[in-house]
Amino acid sequence: MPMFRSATPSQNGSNSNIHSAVHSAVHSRAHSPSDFDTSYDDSLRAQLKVRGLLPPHVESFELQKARCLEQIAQKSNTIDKYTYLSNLRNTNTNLFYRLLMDNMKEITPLVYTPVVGEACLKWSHIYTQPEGLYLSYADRGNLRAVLDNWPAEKVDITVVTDGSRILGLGDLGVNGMGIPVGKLALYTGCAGIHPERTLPITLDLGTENEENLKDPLYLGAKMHRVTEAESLEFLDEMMIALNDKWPGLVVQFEDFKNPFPSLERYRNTYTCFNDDIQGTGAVILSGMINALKLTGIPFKDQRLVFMGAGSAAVGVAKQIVQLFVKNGIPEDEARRMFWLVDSKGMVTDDRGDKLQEHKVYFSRDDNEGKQYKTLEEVVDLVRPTGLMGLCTIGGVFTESILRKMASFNDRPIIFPLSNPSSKSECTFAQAMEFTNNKAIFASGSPFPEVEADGVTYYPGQGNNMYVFPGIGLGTVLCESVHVTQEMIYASAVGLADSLTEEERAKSWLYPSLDRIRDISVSVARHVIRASQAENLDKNKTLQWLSDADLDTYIRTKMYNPAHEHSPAGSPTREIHGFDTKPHSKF
Ligand SMILES: NC(=O)C1=CN([C@@H]2O[C@H](COP(=O)(O)OP(=O)(O)OC[C@H]3O[C@@H](n4cnc5c(N)ncnc54)[C@H](OP(=O)(O)O)[C@@H]3O)[C@@H](O)[C@H]2O)C=CC1
Ligand SMILES: CC(=O)C(=O)O
Ligand SMILES: [Mg+2]
Repeated sequence: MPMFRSATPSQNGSNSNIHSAVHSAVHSRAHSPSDFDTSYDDSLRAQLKVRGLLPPHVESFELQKARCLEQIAQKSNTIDKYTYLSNLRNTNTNLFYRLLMDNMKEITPLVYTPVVGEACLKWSHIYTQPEGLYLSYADRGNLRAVLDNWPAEKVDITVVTDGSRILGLGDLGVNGMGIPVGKLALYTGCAGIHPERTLPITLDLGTENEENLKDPLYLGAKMHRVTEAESLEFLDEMMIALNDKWPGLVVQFEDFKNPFPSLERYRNTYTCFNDDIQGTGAVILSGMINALKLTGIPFKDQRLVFMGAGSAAVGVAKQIVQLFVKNGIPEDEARRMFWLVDSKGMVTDDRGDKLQEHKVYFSRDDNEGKQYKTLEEVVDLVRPTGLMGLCTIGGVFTESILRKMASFNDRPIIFPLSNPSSKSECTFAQAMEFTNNKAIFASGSPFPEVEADGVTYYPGQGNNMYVFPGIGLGTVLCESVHVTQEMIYASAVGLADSLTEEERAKSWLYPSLDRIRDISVSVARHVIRASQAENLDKNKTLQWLSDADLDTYIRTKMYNPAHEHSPAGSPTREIHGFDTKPHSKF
């Protein structure tokens, strides 16, 4: 994200006059925090007038990263690690991304799930500096002017939340800002969207979280949520304002309690998608393509039980229906291979409540008047081949249920996908222990490997972070007018295609996170091709490139902090092929 000049705290915490004089000189109008990178060579230091302000040793990237890793290791709790990394991102953006990209497995859990969940819970208490844009209900009618306060001139992608369903943690109001910030850090780290071209947005439309409402430090408006109609009216204004200021930018909707209305309203008008419905659908579809093969059971004989029938569950189930249909199963048959369970039990036509619209498609009519209240009852009834958890109830895949899954199947599919880790329906260790290590497993948040009988088992991470960065990158590069269902489906194929032979031989469902930049190239290429097939791409030049050349093109457009030897705002920098001017407002 762009840097706000005055926001950098003193590194040593000293209040003495001399130190604050130096601090103000360092952070005066003449410098931006990103000028102070110990890897800058003598000539750059001279050019930036930072000789003497930086310690003398010109460091390699390796040494810089080693220091960061040492400092992170010394911090005893995860929130301190999170705060350290936030400060690093805001003060030395290039170094932060070098660290993230070279240590994906270690750093991602600290800036994304699970630690971002803890950070959101504490957001108003750990807050030190602006990291995104807060659009308040009080500013309705004036949102376009508020956007002008954002210091970057060009934005390619924004992630927007209203904080109403942050991971599985419920309504956190503006404390949800950690999510857009974390998702966009992954856009940069995983897909090379330039950090200055990303915009985290949190809407303050009130909150139903009583703890927040009572907390004097809570940073949002102390009011209950506005109505659904008022919220949509606000979103209408936001979409117009965003597209007026940055025409055609990609809008990713994230962690809305009820995301279906906005998706339906905007998907054919703007360039946007909903990550929880569509991104999750794509990433789990991709893992399922690989998992279903491992079961050895034909598609038509699969029986999938979902614990949870919300946006993510329905998004995932619908994507898998699309897979079955593409493989010759009639849609009506495919839909009936799913059993959804929500807080009231198995979703059926005759349950007695008015089903929310998104559940109707999967509602069962073959329950012969009997209602099944618990997951275990549904598991007994269905004898599923796969169990998916998207219900935010930690531990709901009990020992008994997991043992039953192992008794029904040689290789049961067990996907506890709720985030963060505390909400995961089971752990990897539990899934392996109670299925005699037979589970085909993926979880939303990362779990450690399991050692059993001299064998090391690796968990898959079924998290939309594998696809949304590539979806956004592909959409930006081909300048797609919309993000269609076919583009989302293509992203799943791009991800499934990106496993190496070695990874397949080890029965992995997802490729190694260490290769996420390559994976994002594959996802982006598939997304671009799908956009071209629907004639939605405004950048027609990419149509003439072979797949190999398109991959090369995509790579050249990705921000690579290892190649950035100039500070943010340098007039010589080129971002995604457009010349950028220095950012005078920073
Ligand atoms: N791995 C990944 O990449 C992703 C994971 N997720 C995770 O999925 C979870 C759900 O997200 P989302 O679908 O958007 O949230 P929603 O609020 O839309 O859905 C939650 C669902 O869980 C059900 N539920 C809640 N409590 C219970 C209960 N006690 N018993 C049975 N069902 C229950 C709800 O039932 P009811 O409908 O009756 O209220 C609802 O259907 C979150 O933890 C989120 O972090 C989300 C997106 C991506
Ligand atoms: C991963 C994600 O988007 C979620 O848990 O909501
Ligand atoms: Mg989400």
